[in-house]
Amino acid sequence: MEELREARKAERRNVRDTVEDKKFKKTNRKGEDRNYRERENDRRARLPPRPSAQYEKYTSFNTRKKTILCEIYNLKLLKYPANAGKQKLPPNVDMSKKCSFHDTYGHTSKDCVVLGDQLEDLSDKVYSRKVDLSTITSETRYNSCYNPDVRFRHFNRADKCNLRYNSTSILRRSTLDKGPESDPGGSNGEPVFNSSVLRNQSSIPKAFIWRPCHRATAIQELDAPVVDLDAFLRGDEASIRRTIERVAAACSTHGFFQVANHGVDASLLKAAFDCATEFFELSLCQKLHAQTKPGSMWGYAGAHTGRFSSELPWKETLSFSYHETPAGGEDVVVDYFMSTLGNEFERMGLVFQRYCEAMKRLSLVMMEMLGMSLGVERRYYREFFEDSRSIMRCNYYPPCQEPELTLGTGPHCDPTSITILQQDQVEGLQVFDGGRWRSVRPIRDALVINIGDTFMALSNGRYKSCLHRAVVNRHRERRSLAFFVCPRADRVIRPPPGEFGGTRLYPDFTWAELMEFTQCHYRADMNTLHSFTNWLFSSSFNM
Ligand SMILES: C=C1C[C@]23C[C@H]1CC[C@H]2[C@]1(C)CCC[C@@](C)(C(=O)O)[C@H]1[C@@H]3C(=O)O
Ligand SMILES: O=C(O)CCC(=O)C(=O)O
Ligand SMILES: [Fe+2]
Repeated sequence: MEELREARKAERRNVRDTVEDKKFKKTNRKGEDRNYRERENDRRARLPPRPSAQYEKYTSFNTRKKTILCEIYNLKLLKYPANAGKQKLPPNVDMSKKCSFHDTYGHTSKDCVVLGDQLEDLSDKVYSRKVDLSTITSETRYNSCYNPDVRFRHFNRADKCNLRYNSTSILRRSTLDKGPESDPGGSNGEPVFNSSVLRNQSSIPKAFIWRPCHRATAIQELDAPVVDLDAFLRGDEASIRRTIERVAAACSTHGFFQVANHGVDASLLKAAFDCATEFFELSLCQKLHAQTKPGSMWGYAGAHTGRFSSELPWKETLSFSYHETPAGGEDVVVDYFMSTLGNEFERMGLVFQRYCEAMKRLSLVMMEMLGMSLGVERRYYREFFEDSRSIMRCNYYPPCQEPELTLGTGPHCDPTSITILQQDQVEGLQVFDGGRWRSVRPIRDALVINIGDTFMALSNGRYKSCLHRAVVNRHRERRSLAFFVCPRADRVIRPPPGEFGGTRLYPDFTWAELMEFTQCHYRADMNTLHSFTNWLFSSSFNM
């Protein structure tokens, strides 16, 4: 608004300088003054009426207006100005301010009153379900985003405005659906996922119902390699080569394999699982002491009700960060548990500390194996992740009485590098392979390894980020422990030097940028890396 005023003022000043002032200087100042003011009022009356904001209060979106505009560009949900991009710019207009809606300069998209009003109207329609964006795009998404070829679109073909609309990525921070049963005294005013109540409810709240294209369907079992790591580490050349070929084949298609005899002590695996069970069995009030704060990933979350308001995942999670500290330094996981939950949780913290240390050691062995399978120097990726800072996440999936309508974790690729996942003996994990969802049969004491977006970029798309999800069931709760390996935040993600896989598929980026994108601008799904690439593109394009 301010910018429009400035632009108009600059225009008026300019008009006066070029025409009025010259005449004005030659004649008697007083007489002309009055005429000049009359003429100026006439001129103003002829200007199109300045848009005035329609609403007192505006929703604060969790996504920039420019990004929203880009995402819904093809959906014809807004009334774009007929003369977009054709207005004659007044001289001295502020070219540092670009409005993507009017496609002009002088004010920003953020300050654009017309865009703000239209997005406010649209947001009301979406939340009152007058407009269901997901149906508009679900088919497109389903057909294209599950099609591996389209999913791994070449970076240099990325079309800035061709972002698939992710109907849950544009959310109002302040207003979340408050269901009576899901808010028994929630904290921060956000609804609370009370699993002890909801697990027995015959019909689940609407916010947990996922669009039909994502719902659990009958599936076959995934055929993925189970690598005997012990044999690999002690193996002869021939058996090592055979193992590497199997890993390479799996990572080049669905990005998933399992490891047995991985060297992580079975009693530690069990102790970590028991601690996760102990935590999720705490009272809701106790768990809420560790509730994630807005904008942070760390802590307890119930169905992510603090972040999303539709297609909520049917799960509780506990997430914390892990990184090594110099010898004798603090045990970051122990500190986290004691500072967040109290000294009585020191033992739980110690178990998870040891568990994360073991996962870190295993992750470096995995990086060596992946390096070898990609034909790079064995230590290449290992050194890249030596100082990794990873994310530990405990998942708890309560039983659900309408499991066919919801998902424990929606279809997604982990934005991280690789994931080391320990699951219990309850089936639920599914991987998308060969055009359909396939179940992963749990293998006792084995660990799941899946490729994430960041490693896909590190391999220039040669290894595929695993598209997976978790389904729930009526009778049995399910648990999993996911260790998400991430490089140090400022390391630049790019393929190894040289002609690695031909044309670059993704731009350079840092894990900090991708992490921020998934936590502040976009709900991680099966298109995260593609959308992130476009987002990088559009923000650099409109600098
Ligand atoms: C960087 C991350 C974001 C998520 C946790 C890690 C790796 C997996 C991501 C996630 C699980 C993908 C599905 C959606 C998500 C919101 C979830 O269901 O938890 C994602 C995690 C997150 O953003 O918290
Ligand atoms: O629980 C599972 O099996 C999968 C969880 C998952 O994919 C995740 O947390 O990223
Ligand atoms: Fe995942």
